[in-house]
Amino acid sequence: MEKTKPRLWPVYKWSLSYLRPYRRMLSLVLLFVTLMTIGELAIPKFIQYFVDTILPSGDRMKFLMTTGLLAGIIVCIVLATLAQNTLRRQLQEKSSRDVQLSIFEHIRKLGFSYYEKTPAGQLLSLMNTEVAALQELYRQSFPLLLENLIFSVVSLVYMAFTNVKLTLIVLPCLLFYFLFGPKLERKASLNAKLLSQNRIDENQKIYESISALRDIRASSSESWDFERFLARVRRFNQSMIWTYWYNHLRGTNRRLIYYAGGLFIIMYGYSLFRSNSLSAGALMAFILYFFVTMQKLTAVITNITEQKILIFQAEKLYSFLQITPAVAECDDPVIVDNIRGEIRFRDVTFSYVKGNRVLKHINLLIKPGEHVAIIGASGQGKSTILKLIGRFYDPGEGEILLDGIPLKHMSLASIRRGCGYVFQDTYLTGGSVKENIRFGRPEATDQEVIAAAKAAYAHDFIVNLSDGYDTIVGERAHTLSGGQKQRISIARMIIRNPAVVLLDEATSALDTVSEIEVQKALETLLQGRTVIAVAHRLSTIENFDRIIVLDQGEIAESGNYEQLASQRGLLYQMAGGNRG
Ligand SMILES: Nc1ncnc2c1ncn2[C@@H]1O[C@H](COP(=O)(O)OP(=O)(O)OP(=O)(O)O)[C@@H](O)[C@H]1O
Repeated sequence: MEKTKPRLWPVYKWSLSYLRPYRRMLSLVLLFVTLMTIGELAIPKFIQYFVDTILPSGDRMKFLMTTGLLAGIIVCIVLATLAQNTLRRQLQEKSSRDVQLSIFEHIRKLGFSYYEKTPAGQLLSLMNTEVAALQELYRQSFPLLLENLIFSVVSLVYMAFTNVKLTLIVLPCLLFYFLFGPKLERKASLNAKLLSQNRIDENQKIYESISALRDIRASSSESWDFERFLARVRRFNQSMIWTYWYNHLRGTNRRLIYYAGGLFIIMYGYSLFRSNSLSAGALMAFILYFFVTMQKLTAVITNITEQKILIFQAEKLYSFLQITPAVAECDDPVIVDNIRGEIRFRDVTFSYVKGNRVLKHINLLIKPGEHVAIIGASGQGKSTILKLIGRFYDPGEGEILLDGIPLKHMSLASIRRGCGYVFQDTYLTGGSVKENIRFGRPEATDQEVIAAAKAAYAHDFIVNLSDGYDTIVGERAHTLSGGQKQRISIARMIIRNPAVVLLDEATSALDTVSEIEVQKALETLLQGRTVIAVAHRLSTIENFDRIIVLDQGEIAESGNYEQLASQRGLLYQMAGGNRG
């Protein structure tokens, strides 16, 4: 595979674009950082004045005035620090929040087709790792870079004001640092990343070995498993050693520059002092400036390297945001408040993968209130028909109309309002039973929730739960049976009141008792609505107005149960040839 060069600059520009809404706040932060830096760096100047003027003269008045001024500056530093810290925190947290929200929003926009192809773990990792990397940019790296840059510039100005010739010594030191510094910084940071990855791998292996303990023992694979574990431990150890080594080299390089530069400054400063070109106080102030400036300037290089690595990680997010949703709303979508529920497939052909047609030339008219069941062997495209009605995908050829309006021209909100799904697997959120029912229409009152639960035959079991409607069902709803969860989802649908109900094998995973209960709940839900149900158990659809048998992506049979059974075709075979 061709390796593409990371697009650092566009990604960096995009990353910083999250700060744009907070430009004013950012300007204020910069202003306060500058004030704070000017104040902090004025202190060596006071020392210079103290050594050169106050100490030799012993002037008490000057001493008091200078210490008074110094105290005033310290108060300003404290206030500026407080202001910049408060604003900076807000800026960091707001931009971090915006990143998280925009990625989350994009995940939602990408819709169903994307989730079907992308494992949830991959999206979670995007939120946990890449979003976290970008957040670190706002929380740590970028503010520190600005702070260090401002500090370096201001201190260079102070140094130049103190002595230009001595300031020029800083330049070769910096050049020397630039020669090796960035390389070592990069190596150290990359190794730190590798180290954390290797630590994750090692932990994963430990987890895997513990989870599979029984199977490993049973198959006498202990030594094989131990070898795999050992390989990871070795990798982790090796990266630890390299990380220490590069950190050490990085530190040594820095110290070398500090001390060599400091030595030159003392030597050259001393000769300037001897020739009366520099006072003792100025030399002291300069040495102080030199050390802090070098520390900040080298930190700038560390910041830039760290940022490059963060941006490198954030590139995945940038690419993710470039993915366009498979299904998008047209520019001026038609908003329909009251869908009647007429569905028409006009010569619809659809493929998930190019060249592999799942549905072929489907023509179908479903009248409002009609109950239609779709049956057929596995993989014939039954669920795909439901997905197309909800516009989770667009057909490759032909069109689908809801109440005479092509789905492509209708607003997605209208479609979602008009069509409700009941799936085989119901996902209940981590909240209470009440919240899970209200999920269908957030503004519903408690009375409406209870009425819906009664209609879905769920009220009786709900009131027997520990906290009734306020029982927290837990993310995976272990405490509820499949049939109970299904009835909650039906209550949710009743409260939503869609004109079209799409059932995807809603009862096929239930035992007979639960199925009977859910079936009763479904009868209430389905009354007066257009229903398209994918079904495996023929017993559940005998009373449907029409049954469509799909075969190889085409409508092979269509009619009511009696008609199809008497045809002795596919339905007859599916029924075991013994019914009708
Ligand atoms: N997201 C997808 N990407 C690629 N192919 C898919 C996708 N979803 C379904 N398919 C394929 O499309 C075909 C029709 O799938 P569909 O789920 O509509 O069939 P079905 O009749 O509902 O099957 P079953 O009764 O097993 O649920 C199958 O071959 C399936 O593998």
